[in-house]
Amino acid sequence: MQAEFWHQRWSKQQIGFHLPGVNPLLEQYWPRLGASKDARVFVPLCGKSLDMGYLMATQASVVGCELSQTAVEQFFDEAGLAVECTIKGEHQSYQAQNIELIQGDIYTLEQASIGDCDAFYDRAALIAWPESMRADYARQLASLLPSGSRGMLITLDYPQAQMDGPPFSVPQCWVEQYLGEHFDIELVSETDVLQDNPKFLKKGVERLSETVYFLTRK
Ligand SMILES: C[S@@+](CC[C@H](N)C(=O)[O-])C[C@H]1O[C@@H](n2cnc3c(N)ncnc32)[C@H](O)[C@@H]1O
Repeated sequence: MQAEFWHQRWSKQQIGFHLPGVNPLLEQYWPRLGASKDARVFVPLCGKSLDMGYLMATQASVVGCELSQTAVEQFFDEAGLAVECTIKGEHQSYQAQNIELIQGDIYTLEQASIGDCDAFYDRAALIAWPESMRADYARQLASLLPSGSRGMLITLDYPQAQMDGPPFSVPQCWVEQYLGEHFDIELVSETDVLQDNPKFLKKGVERLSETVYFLTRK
């Protein structure tokens, strides 16, 4: 989606993707990923997700990238964290305790700006892109991560013709074809979540599954 779409979403607070608590899949599967306590975790398209609080508590440091200044400011306000703000090229860096959120476009982010990350967490980032933009995102994500880094990816899969995204459907064959170039892929879980998603039911979507993968950067 274009930047303006997301700026509008944040300015109108139309942020149905934002969960009121930590994603249960993160709590369930992250410990199995095997990230060491010292790990620095990259969270692309982080929004103001509370999952970052979980990662701050379990890992050494967290670095997120988010387009919307509103999202970044709300994250720190709502967490009650006093923040320091500095300029990093065309991005702004907001830092508090062991978290840094880099506000700006992920496509112009350089690896040096996020530092060496040992782990990453993608929830509602890959699936935020329509298919035409998704391979570019996969390439950019890969360019930001060192070989050997391990990540957890959560996707949705549903008949795309039955509903417009975002979130977009990302079937397992897409993950294997496009992410497989850059990452070793392990399918961790696949769950039928249609009955838990009234928005999809209302649109007449007949099938919806949520899939967790572990990725290892080649
Ligand atoms: C579907 S939301 C997911 C947010 C978060 N991962 C979560 O689980 O709540 C996608 C986020 O990506 C951000 N975004 C969109 N395009 C971006 C870009 N080019 N660079 C950085 N962030 C972007 C949006 O502002 C939005 O907050």
